Amino acid sequence: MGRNNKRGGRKGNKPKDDVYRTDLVEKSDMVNERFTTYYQSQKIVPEDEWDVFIETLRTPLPTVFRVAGSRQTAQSLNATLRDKHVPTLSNVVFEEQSIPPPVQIPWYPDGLAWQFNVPKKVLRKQPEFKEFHSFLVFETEVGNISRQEAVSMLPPLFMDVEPHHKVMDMCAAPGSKTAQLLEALHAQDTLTSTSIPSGLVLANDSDHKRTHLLIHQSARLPSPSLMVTNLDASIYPALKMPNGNRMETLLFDRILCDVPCSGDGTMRKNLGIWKTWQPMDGNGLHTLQLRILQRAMKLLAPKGRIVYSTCSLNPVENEAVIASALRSNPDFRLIDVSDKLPALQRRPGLSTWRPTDRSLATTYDTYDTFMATCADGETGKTKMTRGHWPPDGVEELQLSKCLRIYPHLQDTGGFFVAVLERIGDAIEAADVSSSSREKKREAEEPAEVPDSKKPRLDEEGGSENPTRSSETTAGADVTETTPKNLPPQRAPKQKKGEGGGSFKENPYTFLPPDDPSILSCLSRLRLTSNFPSSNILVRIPAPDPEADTSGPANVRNLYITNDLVKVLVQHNDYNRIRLTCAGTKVFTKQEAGRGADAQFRVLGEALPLVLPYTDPETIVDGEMGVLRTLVEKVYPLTIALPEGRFKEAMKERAVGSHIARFPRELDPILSHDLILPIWKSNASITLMIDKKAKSALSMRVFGKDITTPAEKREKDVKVEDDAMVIKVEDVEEGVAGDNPSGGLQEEEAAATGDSDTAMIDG
Ligand SMILES: C[S@@+](CC[C@H](N)C(=O)[O-])C[C@H]1O[C@@H](n2cnc3c(N)ncnc32)[C@H](O)[C@@H]1O
Repeated sequence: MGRNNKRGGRKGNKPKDDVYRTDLVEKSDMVNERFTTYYQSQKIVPEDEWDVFIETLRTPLPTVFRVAGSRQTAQSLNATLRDKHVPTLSNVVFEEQSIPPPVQIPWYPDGLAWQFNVPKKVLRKQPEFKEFHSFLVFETEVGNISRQEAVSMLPPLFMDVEPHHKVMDMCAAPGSKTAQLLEALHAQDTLTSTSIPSGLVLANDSDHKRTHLLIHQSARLPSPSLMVTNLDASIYPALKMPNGNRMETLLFDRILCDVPCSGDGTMRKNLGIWKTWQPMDGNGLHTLQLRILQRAMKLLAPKGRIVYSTCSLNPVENEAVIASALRSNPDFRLIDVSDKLPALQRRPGLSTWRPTDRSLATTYDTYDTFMATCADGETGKTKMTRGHWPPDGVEELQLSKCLRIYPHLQDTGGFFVAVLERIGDAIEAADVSSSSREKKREAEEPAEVPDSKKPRLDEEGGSENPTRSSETTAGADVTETTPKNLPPQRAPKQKKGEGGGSFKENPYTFLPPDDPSILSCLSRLRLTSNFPSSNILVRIPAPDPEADTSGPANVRNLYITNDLVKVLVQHNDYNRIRLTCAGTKVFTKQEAGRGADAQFRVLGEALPLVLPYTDPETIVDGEMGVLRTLVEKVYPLTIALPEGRFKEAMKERAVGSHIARFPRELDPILSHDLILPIWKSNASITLMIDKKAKSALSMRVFGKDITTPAEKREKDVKVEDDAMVIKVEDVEEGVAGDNPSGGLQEEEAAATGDSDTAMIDG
């Protein structure tokens, strides 16, 4: 992969279901003498293990997925897997071969991670696996399942995130670990009494397009505690927070540094690395990795914890970075995590290693012996620093507390994790912002990423996770203008050369709690008075001073944040921190059809946030027959719904957004009621979830996909034209709608659609 900033993947377009791409590559191609020479000399595994190590690297990686999302949904889905799918897949024979069912990964908490090793043709042709595959695809589409390499799930598990923690994910895109961090932050939520966590997950990535992928990935667990920024992590600016009447620097309790790396631990799926691997891949990344970790150290609160990780096996990218960082920051030490995840097989970090250069002619004991071999003028080109080598007194650093994960131990990719904690001077850390040292540093630091400092991006736009695709992302035709009476947050002018380049996000403006848009949501959706109305923000263009803004406010999307995110947004220039997302979208404006005003509806995936503030009386109970009709038809006419209490109740309801509840008895595996957003128009009632979410719901409740196929949907629309007042696109609008730069282009746009995830616990 060379000096990639990303792991895995392929050029920009939507990843295919490529579990078994490796079938297409001959084993004989999986050789690289440089790799063998280098790693044998590093003694990363004992000599008698080398053969099994390299042989495992040459075999395809099993397919691994994690049951994601909120705790209740995850547990219910996990039960479906365990009690329904696994028994069905247990005695499968294909072409006279017995095919093993999926198994739980032994070390993953609560058995939520699974793996299986089944050739693609089995998934495509064998009926039981075919059905299982559809289940996985649909649940992945709606974000309840995340396909992620097993080892990539590790770093968040060592972070011990709690709901009040301020967490930073420094190199976060495409966001599989951010999703885990958000799940941990929300771990105490139950969907009937959501306590919005008071903490924060600040996810950052220097690649703007990839921050939008990240926002999309995170949408599976819509969080008012999320912020996303687009900066070079190695020069991440201090964020300001008021404390009484003075400003302080925000310090984080937990920081994840999942840094860009050479990625040679992913060779089992990124087969190109076999061809290109050479030691300079890692050598060239060491300095950036170290700078990112050192920046994290500066931003960490006393007693805080940093997890540093790579999917590289190279000590230069791993132990050498940790050693240099510890040497430069005596306030830090490695934590012994040997008692954590006891079923995880691991090897200790190395205390000796011998870097080499492009020639690979020899490895060098020390920096000085290496430098002695360089001709004058060559030294600058080597990119080698003293920090590439083990420092004097390396034993004191106890690098053996780092974790090395090798592919042959538990049939995974290769990975490295180090867990560090700050033990030092609390006062110095807490006061860092007011010290002249910090002020000086801030003055010296550019606020944004200068182009010259931007990390190298390789051609491939791949991700560890498959991107979810969604259908049309067009939004309802409602134009946004500046709301009345708002102090507009003006986009500060970008100074030339500050690297603002493509950063064209709309400002973030909090509405006053008595703004008409909010009052309309409260009254139409009958929300209780304790709804956090003062934490609602809008993303609207900065007003044009020439334009007449005296017209009525016309806001399309309302976002909700928690108190901490609100304070940070209000006290930090969004342009300086290149803020791409704050909080989560919760209401969106919907055209209401003939003669009626547009009004807000709650987004399906945001329902868990709104439910605790919803008067239970306003939720309409439905029967199985009703759910079937709503799932089957695109625009079912109200008069055509099965007779019963749902139909009677809905006749009385006003046109607009409502919430329906379908009882858990509908499916013996469901551990909770289904609560779903619906929209009543003049003549029809629509389930406000997108096609893929509907299909996933259908598979789960009815055992098959009974939704109207795309070709037939057109026809249905024509037949029911009169009744139709909302468009399919209204249900499936994209999250990039607030970004004047359009968010993502072409192929990425497909990955930004609101999933409107429908599976809500009641
Ligand atoms: C290994 S990937 C991160 C994977 C991610 N943590 C996940 O689990 O989905 C490394 C990421 O670092 C980003 N990156 C590279 N250089 C960076 C820098 N200087 N600052 C911040 N992010 C950087 C890349 O764009 C890439 O998305």
